[in-house]
Amino acid sequence: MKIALGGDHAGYQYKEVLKSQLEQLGHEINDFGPFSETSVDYPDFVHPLSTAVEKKEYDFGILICGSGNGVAITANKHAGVRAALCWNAELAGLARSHNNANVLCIPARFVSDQVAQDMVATFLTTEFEGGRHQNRVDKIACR
Ligand SMILES: O=C(CO)[C@H](O)[C@H](O)[C@H](O)COP(=O)(O)O
Repeated sequence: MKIALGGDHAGYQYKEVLKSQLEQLGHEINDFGPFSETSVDYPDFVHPLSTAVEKKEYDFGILICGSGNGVAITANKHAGVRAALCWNAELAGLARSHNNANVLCIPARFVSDQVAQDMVATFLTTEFEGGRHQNRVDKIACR
């Protein structure tokens, strides 16, 4: 799969862990940054990634910041993005199966790096169920 990674300084270390995990699994990764733990503004990284996901240049996006809220709020400003803030693997799976989420948002300061890896693995291997859920997802679009 083609996966876009990004976030802010608070998610930098987890982003690096996840990048290694995903590359070892054979996924094609584009890291939108940041590339150090120097304090940055997450919108500067989330908007370009979200635009690329919205254009379907990537199968999924993964965003990591301290709480996950900043990146989720920013990513969901993009009509073609369904960004889900998750803190365990079950929620990551439901974000895919029920909400057809295309961006996973991870709260680096509130989960272990192992939980983050488990969430990513579940998110990338869970199919959208469609059916009744498709009717709901279709209604998400801004009126
Ligand atoms: O948007 C956020 C808070 O909901 C993100 O978690 C940021 O990573 C966080 O605000 C960064 O905080 P910092 O004190 O500037 O490191």
